[in-house]
Amino acid sequence: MSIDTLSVQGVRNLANTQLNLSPNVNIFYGLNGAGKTSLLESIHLLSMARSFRQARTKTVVSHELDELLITAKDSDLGLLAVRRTAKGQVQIRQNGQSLASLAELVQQKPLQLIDSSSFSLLEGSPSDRRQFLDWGVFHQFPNFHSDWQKLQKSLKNRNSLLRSGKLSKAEFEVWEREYLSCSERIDQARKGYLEGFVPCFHEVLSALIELPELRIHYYRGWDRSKPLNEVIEHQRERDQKLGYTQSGPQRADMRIKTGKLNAADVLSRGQQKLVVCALKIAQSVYLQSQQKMPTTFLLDDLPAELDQNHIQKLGALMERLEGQVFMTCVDPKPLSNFWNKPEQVKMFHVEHGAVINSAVNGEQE
Ligand SMILES: Nc1ncnc2c1ncn2[C@@H]1O[C@H](COP(=O)(O)OP(=O)(O)OP(=O)(O)O)[C@@H](O)[C@H]1O
Repeated sequence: MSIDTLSVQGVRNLANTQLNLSPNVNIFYGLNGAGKTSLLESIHLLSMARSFRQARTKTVVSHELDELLITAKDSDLGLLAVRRTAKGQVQIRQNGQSLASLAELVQQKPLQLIDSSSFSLLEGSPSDRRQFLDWGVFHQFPNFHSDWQKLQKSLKNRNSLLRSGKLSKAEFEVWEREYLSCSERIDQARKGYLEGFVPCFHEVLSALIELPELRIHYYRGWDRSKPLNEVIEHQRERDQKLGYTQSGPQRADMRIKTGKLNAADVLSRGQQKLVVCALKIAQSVYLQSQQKMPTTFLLDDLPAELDQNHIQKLGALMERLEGQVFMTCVDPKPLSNFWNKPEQVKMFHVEHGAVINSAVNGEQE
């Protein structure tokens, strides 16, 4: 599954652009502000119908236009199109048909992004790590998405009944029962996923860097030794005072530690980047092994914070991935010479919002 051709209109500073892509590795290089990240953003929009620069999603549409349109020919999925107006309306089409939900699109086209915000996997809040974990669980277990939606609904209702102070016992019990059964299923799915994922992660990590003490610890969101019904029963009075449910899968975490310390507190910036890359690559390798589903990879400014040796190791892993890879860099030299199959690597020179040159294996097209 790969994007053969990509057409971008109305995205930030990019001129109307049409690209013939490599099914393997694609590199966008050029000076700061040239439009490289905007190309990654376009591919992200195509797969997720939203930008990864979330705070600025509304500003993706070019200042001079009212809407953007990204279309692509995908080797498996056919013609994909995402239209987004400056006011935020989104239309997603596959082979001319509107898609019913975003989950449908995301399910078909798994995507991983590595950019400067990905460090939040190590140093950010548990919700960043839950989001990462649930990416894998979502793709592996078909019922996970609906369980997650049911959990959100039952939790919202439980919390609002707690806050209202007028607890109708019967109503409260209905939502609490639903909350408990969804929680159990979500925890089981996450545990099941991690059992397969963690060994895969250690394998990928060791291909990148030696960090023998690094471990992933799963916290399910409540006391490991007690069932959730006992825990929330015990906490009900305090939940009522606080107005929300203190324990459950919405509080889960996937802590990443070196010995007893948080990895973010001891590892260098470059080491952290390698751990983040290993986590994301391992998710794709694992998904490929379980579901035979390749992942599209977006890497913004790959060489930043890495030495040449580690850039090469990372490049070698990227090259072996089944999915299509898109990366950006300012200087293409560190990414020029080490590929095992250079004919599968395509370089695009971006300047002032336009791709001015593209080349395969050093030869101009
Ligand atoms: N809505 C918009 N309309 C027009 N231009 C925009 C819009 N939003 C941002 N820009 C401009 O688009 C340019 C492209 O930015 P982009 O982040 O893609 O660059 P980049 O090549 O990735 O740079 P860097 O190497 O600094 O990360 C910037 O100069 C920015 O000012």
